[in-house]
Amino acid sequence: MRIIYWSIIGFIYILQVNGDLFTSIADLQRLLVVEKNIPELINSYIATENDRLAELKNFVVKYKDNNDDLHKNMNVVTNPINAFRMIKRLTNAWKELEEKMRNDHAEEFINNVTNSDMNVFPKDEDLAGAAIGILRLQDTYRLDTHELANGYVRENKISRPLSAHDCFEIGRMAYNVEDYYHTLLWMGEALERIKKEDPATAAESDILEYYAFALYKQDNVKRALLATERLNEIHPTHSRAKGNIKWYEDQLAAEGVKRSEFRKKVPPLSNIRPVDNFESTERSVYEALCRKEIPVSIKETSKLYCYYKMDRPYLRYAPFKIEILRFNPLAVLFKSVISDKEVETIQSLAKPKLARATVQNSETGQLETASYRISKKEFILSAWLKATEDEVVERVNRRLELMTNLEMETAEELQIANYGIGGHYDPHFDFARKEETKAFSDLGTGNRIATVLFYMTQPEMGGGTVFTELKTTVMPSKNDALFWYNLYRSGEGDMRTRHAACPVLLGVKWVSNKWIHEAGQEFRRPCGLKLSTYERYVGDLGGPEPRYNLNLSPY
Ligand SMILES: O=C(O)CCC(=O)C(=O)O
Ligand SMILES: [Fe+2]
Repeated sequence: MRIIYWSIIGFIYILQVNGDLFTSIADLQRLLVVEKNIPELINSYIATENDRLAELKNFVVKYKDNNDDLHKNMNVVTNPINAFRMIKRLTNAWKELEEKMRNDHAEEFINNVTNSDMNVFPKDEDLAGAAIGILRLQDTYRLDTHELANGYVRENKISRPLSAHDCFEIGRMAYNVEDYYHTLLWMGEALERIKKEDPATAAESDILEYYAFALYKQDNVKRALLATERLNEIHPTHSRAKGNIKWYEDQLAAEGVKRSEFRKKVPPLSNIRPVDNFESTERSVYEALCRKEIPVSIKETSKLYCYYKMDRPYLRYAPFKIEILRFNPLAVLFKSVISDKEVETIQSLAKPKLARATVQNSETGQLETASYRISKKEFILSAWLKATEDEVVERVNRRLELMTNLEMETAEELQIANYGIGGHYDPHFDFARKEETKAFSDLGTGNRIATVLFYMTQPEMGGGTVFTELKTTVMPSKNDALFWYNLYRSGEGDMRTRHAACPVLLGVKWVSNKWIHEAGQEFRRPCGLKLSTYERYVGDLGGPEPRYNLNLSPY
């Protein structure tokens, strides 16, 4: 049963090579329904096949009965009637048989499964993507391989334990992108797991081959030698084991190790994550912020406060609730600014348009080797929504004007993003730097003066928005929107706004972005020549701070 199941899935993968890659949780949820029906479909396939085989059996019995007399001696075919009977049998009857044998129902059955939801079936690249997503989560959130393989994420049981074969597959995906650090972790785990499995889900020799090479690549030559010897022991005819043993011995000899010590004084396992100068890099700050490990200054946070934004006539009746998250540069959270119903509408408008933001090479369509270590933005699907598409989009745009006091005429359309397994966006600026002269030239509306980021869901774990220079972490909270200015009053890009989206660890992350441009803001956010001019609150034009005064008028 299991073999049929997997071979069918394998078959389906082959049929789907030209489809678009997917990472969306929505697709996975739809796929769950398809997968649930697979056992039933296989059963009905088996029943039809059983009928066909029973017919074949019948055919054999009849065939034998009819022709028994012909097989008694060799001379029967000298008789013209018998010669005719035999020739007839080998033409007509054989044809019938051939047809019955060929007419299996596999094709029909497979079409039944795949056509039910053709474009959402995962492919090999998706499996690679899911495995690589796990590796990223593991790095960012410092998850222990063994705990993860047992189905635990930080004391929460999130799934059944993985099999040795599951671990082997994750290790193999790491190996394929030359990531020997993770290969070693996951192949090591696979080796541990087969000891406890009966029957084992993966062959020790298969695991050892990858394990030994990763050991070598991570500077554990003696261990690589021992692992390969173990491989040779359980698989004496292995085509590469003997050659590799010699090769590792030569390596050790070249390092000046005495032959008598090749297998002795084995140093502890070394497995260092290969990120150049990790501690001094932005990546280490990014990851620490994602883990919320960077302490916040109480002195600074004690100055923060919440207020009602009421500086427009309409807002006297329905003020916005604002939480100031940071001063200079200002960052605020608009609380409960988008309703569940609006979120639902926006999601359903975006779903059919969601396309992968990156990952796929636009020329080859292939998943790029090692892309997860070099790509900035991954496992994110995004779509743009025009105001004319739905009343809700139009309404949100109008609300944005009241929220920010900025001109929306020159803003970009609403961008919707859905983060898949391990979905993240590395540190970046939303505005175009001086050297990126062409970035928004088509729009003709200047640079991105400000960003509004609506949180449409609240992931259970991970998925924060982090500012790597300012060291602020904002955890997505459903129905709220984060707002900040990207440019100084002078129009100069504010490098302090560098930010990133942390990988989603558990749950679903949907956001909407609104990028507001410079054109049309001349009176709404007038120029200031000094870098020291900064907003104390949203739409600050010099009026009293809403900490002690009602935020009634901009003047
Ligand atoms: O999703 C987030 O938290 C941030 C997204 C972001 O920075 C962007 O899309 O430019
Ligand atoms: Fe951004």
